[in-house]
Amino acid sequence: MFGLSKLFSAKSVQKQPIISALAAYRSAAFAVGIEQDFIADITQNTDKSITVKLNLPFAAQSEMPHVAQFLTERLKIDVNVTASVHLKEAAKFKAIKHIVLVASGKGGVGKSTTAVNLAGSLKNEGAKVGILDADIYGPSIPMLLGLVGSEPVTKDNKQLQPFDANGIKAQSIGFLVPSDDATVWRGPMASGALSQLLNETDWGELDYLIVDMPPGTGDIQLTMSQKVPASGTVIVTTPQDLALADAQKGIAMFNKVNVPVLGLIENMSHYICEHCGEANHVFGKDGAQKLALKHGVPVLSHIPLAIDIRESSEQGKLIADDTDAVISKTYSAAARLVASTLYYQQHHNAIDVVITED
Ligand SMILES: Nc1ncnc2c1ncn2[C@@H]1O[C@H](COP(=O)(O)OP(=O)(O)OP(=O)(O)O)[C@@H](O)[C@H]1O
Repeated sequence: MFGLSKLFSAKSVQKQPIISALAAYRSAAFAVGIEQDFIADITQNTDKSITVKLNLPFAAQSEMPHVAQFLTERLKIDVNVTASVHLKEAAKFKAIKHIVLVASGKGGVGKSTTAVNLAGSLKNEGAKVGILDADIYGPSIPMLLGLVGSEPVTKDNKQLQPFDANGIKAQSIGFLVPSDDATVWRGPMASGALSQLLNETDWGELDYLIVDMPPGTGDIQLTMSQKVPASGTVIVTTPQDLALADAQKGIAMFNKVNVPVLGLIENMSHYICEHCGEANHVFGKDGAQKLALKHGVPVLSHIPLAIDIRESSEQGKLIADDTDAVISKTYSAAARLVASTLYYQQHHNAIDVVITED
């Protein structure tokens, strides 16, 4: 075997140690390492440092500085890692590769806030992203993305143009139907409106389309879930008993319609004290974890109760876009995990989602 210094002083870089080191890298999103398939190029620079170019099959660009640090420490040579995102799978609906439903068993748990920040984070992780607001009871995506007052535009009187909200393609059921009418809606009407919106919007090519579902587990949510060719669902809950009981109903509902539950997001999980930095579990502790264990699904993220989140929402800005905010890193980690779960679900069966009936 060559010594490392010899390897990297050679004219053509020896790739095997780098391939092996990438395979040994571990994180929540890269649970089985970085596969050789993901490597686009390895080059040696004139200063002897190495540049690794990756072609990621799921959105996880922001993790590359960690990968670079890992390689640098392991190989004892400066390594720089760049990545672009190219999902391998064929589009499942029009030119959309994955449709992900964001649901909650009950209202007010922060489902829309989570949905929109997940969309923003997936975009920041290098993916082409859209969001469809299907919450007929209280369509809040226009407000959260600063689109209130915008009028939908059609192309050739046929296709609705999605709005561009800072790089996210957005459409809302709220632009089409007054929410007051929703109280008298039934499942088929609501799912018909959702299908129409999905079909008649000119989404173009998307890696991920996030659908903000109406809260609850009734007839409307059930028929809507059946109508959408979703790759999976993320269930948002709070640590409270009542919200968890409702989240459980959500898991059972998606089980019934064969939509894989990618995981739970525990929102308003804890509050970080501004003075001492301690985490206070205002609504209880470990609730989502227990529910997740019972149903064999992962907890994708614990999102704190944070004033910044509410304030950004009210201003129609995404906290996920504020890369200096600590909370934006939490949303990013959740987004990478959603993206990698979708990938491994299809390509490795590494993540087994087991859903029980109760
Ligand atoms: N982690 C959080 N920290 C602080 N405030 C939050 C957090 N998540 C959501 N909120 C706030 O809670 C309120 C409800 O959030 P949101 O509208 O996202 O809930 P929802 O579950 O979608 O509600 P609905 O059931 O009405 O659709 C909003 O004012 C939002 O800014």
